[in-house]
Amino acid sequence: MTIATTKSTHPATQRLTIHFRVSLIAFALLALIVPLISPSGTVVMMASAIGIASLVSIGLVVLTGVGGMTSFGQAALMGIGAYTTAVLCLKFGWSPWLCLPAAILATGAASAAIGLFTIRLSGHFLPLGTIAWALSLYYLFGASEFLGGYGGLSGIPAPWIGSYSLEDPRMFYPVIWLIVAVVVVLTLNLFDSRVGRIIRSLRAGRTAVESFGANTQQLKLFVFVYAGVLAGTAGWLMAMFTRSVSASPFGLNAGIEYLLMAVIGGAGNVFGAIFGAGLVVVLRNYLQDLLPFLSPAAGNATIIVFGAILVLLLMKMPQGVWGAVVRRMPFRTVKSHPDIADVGLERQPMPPAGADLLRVKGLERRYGGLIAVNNVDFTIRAGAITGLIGPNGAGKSTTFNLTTGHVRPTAGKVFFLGGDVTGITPREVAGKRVARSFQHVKLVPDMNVLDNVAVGAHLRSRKGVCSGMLRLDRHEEARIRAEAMAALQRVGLADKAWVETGTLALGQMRIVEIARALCMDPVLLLLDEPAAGLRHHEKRALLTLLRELAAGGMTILIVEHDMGFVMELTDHLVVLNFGVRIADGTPAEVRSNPAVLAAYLGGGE
Ligand SMILES: Nc1ncnc2c1ncn2[C@@H]1O[C@H](COP(=O)(O)OP(=O)(O)OP(=O)(O)O)[C@@H](O)[C@H]1O
Repeated sequence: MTIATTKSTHPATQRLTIHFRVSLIAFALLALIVPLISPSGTVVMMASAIGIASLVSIGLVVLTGVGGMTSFGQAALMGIGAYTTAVLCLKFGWSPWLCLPAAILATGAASAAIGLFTIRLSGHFLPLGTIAWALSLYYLFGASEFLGGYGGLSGIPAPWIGSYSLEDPRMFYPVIWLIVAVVVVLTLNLFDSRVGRIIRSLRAGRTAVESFGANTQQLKLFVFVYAGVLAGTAGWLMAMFTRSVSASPFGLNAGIEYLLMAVIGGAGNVFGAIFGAGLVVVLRNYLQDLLPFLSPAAGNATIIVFGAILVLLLMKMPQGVWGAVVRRMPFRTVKSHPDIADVGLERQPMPPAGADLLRVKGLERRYGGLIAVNNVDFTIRAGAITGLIGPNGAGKSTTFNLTTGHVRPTAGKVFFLGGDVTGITPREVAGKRVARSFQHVKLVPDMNVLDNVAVGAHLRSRKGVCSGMLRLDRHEEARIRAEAMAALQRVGLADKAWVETGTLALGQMRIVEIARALCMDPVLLLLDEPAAGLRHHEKRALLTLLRELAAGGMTILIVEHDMGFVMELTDHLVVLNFGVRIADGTPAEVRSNPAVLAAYLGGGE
């Protein structure tokens, strides 16, 4: 298939030019050194506050910008890290350094416990849920005698290295930014890994992610705990830096401010999170100093001016300030692509041609009084191309969803290679090498095409979070990319591999979904209206591709409204009308079936 080219850039596939890298490192070093040599203590205090806030903000990039879960409660989780540190140091005499893993563990455990119920919420209930527990934690911190009430706990000892105490903020400042640097590297590595890719795919929706064998609840919980642990680490840093802890920095206001930092910086970008943190901290501090200086009355309006500037920034740069700043820099980022191996992933054998692959018996799905699928029987043989056709509302998509585990039948059985698979989950179905495309495309628009396709190989690869973060997954990643590239070559979209998926035409996106399904090395490929939106020559190319796949042993079940396409492509047709199977046979038999002519083809054939 040949489809016209479109613009070809995406941040995930971009690598910084040497020029840009050197400039960035020089700028970072300058930013790090200036506060250390500045005669004013304010600069180092502010730069430290930015570093601490950056950690919370990076967590929010992962949680909200990438994972799609909005949280107003990260300041409260930061409070757990800070209070754990204060209590262990002051009441149990722990070393400040030992308090760091303790703060991480405590925040990780608290995030897991809170996350278990929070991630089940959807829509506006999710942010509302985070507000609820953020307020509860804030009042708990303030009301607890053990935690020093609203006055908090003070006198936390400073950490030390050998005989050097890090009591002076200038001494502790590098520790803050060293931790930020480590977190930036680990988070960028995570995004560029197998698990990171599937986390980035969460925005394609649960249905899509589970269809490729990933556990969305587990992924969301991981993301929630990751963001919580970063907030907890920031809490430790804050306790060490200010050497006292009280409830006020962990209230809802602070939670909103951290979310603003992430969004203003650019909610999906790690550097944007740091930039946003810097912007908000600096703006707040300078307004606090500047406005009362201009007029005592203006001092009262600080918070209003602060809010107005942030709203303006959000209006002018909805994608975040970082992206807008980088675009205006004199040096440009250029695209260089990650490694692609010479060979893809291992392939499994196909079942023998003609074997009973999928058998549906008495399948039924009721929605209240409506019977969407009514006592339907059919069998699909290995290596055949079967069409499921019928007028709008006939029950085709429901039948599809019943066989892929997305909808549970109210009666009847589904057998796959002789085994009863009735009611199994989409993830279990994916484990049986059943891949699908969707009637309403489910891709991540701001991820490049290759990454979207590589999601299909999730179950064929193994590397986990730690391997990804530590870059021990490069060999497997290169093979996954080779597999995704081969699938794209197969469907004729290899030239779009690095293109942002959202820039493709709808018909091309449907083809990308087929490539993603092929990446799963499927035994059975289910396609829901794959030809919709394709031009004539693209349909011809799709027809050739599907025939080739079937010739290679793949079994295909297709729902399609284009009758010419279906009649030419399929070996076998099942016709539904009002949820009932009205015909089952070869295209020639179906074409002359009176019930079909009456119900679907309108007698015109
Ligand atoms: N979740 C649901 N709740 C209630 N009714 C549903 C649900 N899903 C499907 N239906 C109904 O079941 C019937 C069959 O729908 P289905 O989407 O399976 O038909 P279809 O043949 O795929 O139609 P189309 O070609 O328009 O996509 C329709 O009447 C539809 O309104």
